[in-house]
Amino acid sequence: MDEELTPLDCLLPSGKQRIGLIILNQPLDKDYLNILWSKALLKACADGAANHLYNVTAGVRDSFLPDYISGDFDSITAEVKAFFSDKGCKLIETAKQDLTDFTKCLTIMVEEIQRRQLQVDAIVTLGGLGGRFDQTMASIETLYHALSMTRLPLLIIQGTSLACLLRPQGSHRLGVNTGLEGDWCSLIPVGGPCQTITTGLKWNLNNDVLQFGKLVSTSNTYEPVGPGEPRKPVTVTTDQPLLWSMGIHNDKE
Ligand SMILES: Cc1ncc(C[n+]2csc(CCOP(=O)(O)OP(=O)(O)O)c2C)c(N)n1
Ligand SMILES: O=c1ccn([C@@H]2O[C@H](COP(=O)(O)O)[C@@H](O)[C@H]2O)c(=O)[nH]1
Repeated sequence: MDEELTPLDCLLPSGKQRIGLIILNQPLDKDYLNILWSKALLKACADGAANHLYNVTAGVRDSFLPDYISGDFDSITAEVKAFFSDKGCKLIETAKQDLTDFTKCLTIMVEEIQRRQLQVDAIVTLGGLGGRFDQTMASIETLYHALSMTRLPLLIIQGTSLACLLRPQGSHRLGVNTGLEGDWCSLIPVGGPCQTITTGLKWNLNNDVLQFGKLVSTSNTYEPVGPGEPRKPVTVTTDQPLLWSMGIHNDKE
């Protein structure tokens, strides 16, 4: 099956996507938060993410109440826990220490979307690509869990980067013409070799095998177009899950 996705539609104030929003324990960009919150049909914080949400929404906290906060609760402060609990947010303790708070939070979100039959187009995660290196790698690993949990795309956004995992079946058509795209994009075969065909990139792959230690498509960019012409979509076909990441144009960084 072919998949169509404009990854940065979710950050466009005019974008049409409806989303599930997961906030992770990383510094929160207020502009991203405002836009994503307005599009979210379901909102969640993973553990210490609630501290960031509480801090950046001082003065307007009642407009930023997540549906639930989940995790092993080793990072959320007592004050923040009490605040959100008093406001009626669900606190779901997920104590198991074999999966990250992100993966557990995602599991709950997928179940809730199904239970409430919410018409969401994607699940977007704010945070997850900065801070601790092991947590960043764990975020990428969560993308692999997501493939078997849901057909919805899972997008991870932090600062000037977005990451998502492309499924092996069919061809992906990625819209890259929102005006928010930064200069770079990449295809990284994290889980193992990926036989890949692309169009729309400056350095395309023509049934080449991407593999660590052989060829990894970092520092790629989009096929140049003439002045005033729209950028063509990027198409990707891969025989194994393949990590797509792209730059986000962000004036503040
Ligand atoms: C083989 C193996 N290595 C490591 C762990 C430890 N472990 C993996 S996920 C996890 C929970 C992490 O929770 P999270 O809140 O996401 O991260 P934290 O900030 O607590 O490090 C733990 C303790 C394990 N269970 N099994
Ligand atoms: O440096 C970091 C720390 C955490 N995360 C993500 O946030 C959740 C929740 O973190 P807690 O430390 O349990 O509050 C964690 O599962 C990671 O996904 C991160 O990305 N970078």
